[in-house]
Amino acid sequence: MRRKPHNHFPLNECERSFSALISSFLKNNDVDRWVIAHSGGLDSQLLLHLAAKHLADRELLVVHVNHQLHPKSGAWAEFSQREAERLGLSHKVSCVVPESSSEAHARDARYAAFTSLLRENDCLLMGHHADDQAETILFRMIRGSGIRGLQGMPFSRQFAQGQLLRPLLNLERSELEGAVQNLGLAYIDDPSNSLDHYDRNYLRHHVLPRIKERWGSVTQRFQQNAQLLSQTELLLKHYLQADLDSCSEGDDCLDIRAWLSLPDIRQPELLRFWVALRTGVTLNQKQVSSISSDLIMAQDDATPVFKRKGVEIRRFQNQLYLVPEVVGNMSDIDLGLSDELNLGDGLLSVTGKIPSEKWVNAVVKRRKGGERCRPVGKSGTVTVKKLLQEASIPPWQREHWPLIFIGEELVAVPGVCLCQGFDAEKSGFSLLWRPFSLSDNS
Ligand SMILES: Nc1ncnc2c1ncn2[C@@H]1O[C@H](COP(=O)(O)OP(=O)(O)OP(=O)(O)O)[C@@H](O)[C@H]1O
Repeated sequence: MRRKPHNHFPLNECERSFSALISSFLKNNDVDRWVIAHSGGLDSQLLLHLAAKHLADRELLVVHVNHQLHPKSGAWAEFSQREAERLGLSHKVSCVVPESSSEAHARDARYAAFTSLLRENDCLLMGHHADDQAETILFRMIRGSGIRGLQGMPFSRQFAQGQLLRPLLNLERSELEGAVQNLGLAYIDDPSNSLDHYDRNYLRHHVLPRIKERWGSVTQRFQQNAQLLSQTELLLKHYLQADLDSCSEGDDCLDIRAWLSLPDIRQPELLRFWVALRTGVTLNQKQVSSISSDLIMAQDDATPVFKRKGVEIRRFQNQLYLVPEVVGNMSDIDLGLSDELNLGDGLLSVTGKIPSEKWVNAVVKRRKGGERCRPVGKSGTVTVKKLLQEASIPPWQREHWPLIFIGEELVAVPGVCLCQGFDAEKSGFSLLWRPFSLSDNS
């Protein structure tokens, strides 16, 4: 831990910038509780002290994530706790061990900890500053990022149930250092920050200082670039939305013929835009071309699927569908007397009175294949497969379609038909099955 001597006075500038960002954020957002992400390092120490001063009349919670990766992890958590106590603030330590010691896994673990903690109308404050932003942008350039990635981190965004705000993002690391000196604050110096095999550290120690030597205002230039790119992105979204309107059949369905009639250059962007808009999942170029070749160009009778992060993209009758991955209750359950049964992958709803005593023992089973029945209004028996095909049910829904049995007899295919011999047609009785869509998840 280091303690820096007092010298000049950049604290005022930090305070001004911090309060300006907080005030502008509060113009459009209601915040009940501010959650301060406190590692105990230089940036989050300043963040904590500015928040304690400028948000003194608000509910504040200080959170430290202990990754338990370093022999001093426990001491860092205690330091964070002492700092919060010194300022009279509530404190919480979240212990989460990342999958590995890589920067990316530690960050994922940290964000998962914040996600589980955040409530509606909470705002998570993080101490990222302008040099972090420059490193992020440089790193993304090196990895090959697009228009979104090159804008860097946003000042604020929705996060988990609440919001995330970075009130130090306009300030350079040197200004933060000066302010911390002015306050005479101790802070934790994580030794992993000096390990050059971490890409971010390499950029921080060897690349950014050289760029700054020649172009001192590089962080502001990056901020300008971000603004320009953000305007370009808005414009692009405007046109993509118009393309989507001309190709979409409902929110989760894209017409393949209409999509193919667009100029080549607009097709992949539209796919990316549609999937991101509906699911928040960002597709890379490789994924977009695999959707094009495997799904869009597939034979008519093929049933290809693309899966990512709980979302499936399917193809059926010249349409692309976005659907949630099926995780339903596939075991048998009693139909019972309720109006609605949530089976995990959809809702089974019952209208009208139970037709007769026999129905008290009705059971919901999932389709396995080979089932036959005698639908009301038809002569002879017919396979469930044929009934579902005739009803234009997409193939992936057919697989687990719920069926109603009394004993060994199939008595109804919900949403499709009731069967003869079980009094169902007499009482205005009906059964409907609505598989969940992405909107049910949101
Ligand atoms: N262990 C931690 N506990 C609580 N908050 C933390 C912790 N580590 C980092 N933070 C928060 O994240 C901010 C940025 O820190 P750092 O740049 O190390 O994190 P990062 O999430 O890896 O960011 P980046 O996206 O720049 O890699 C800190 O100012 C602090 O607000």
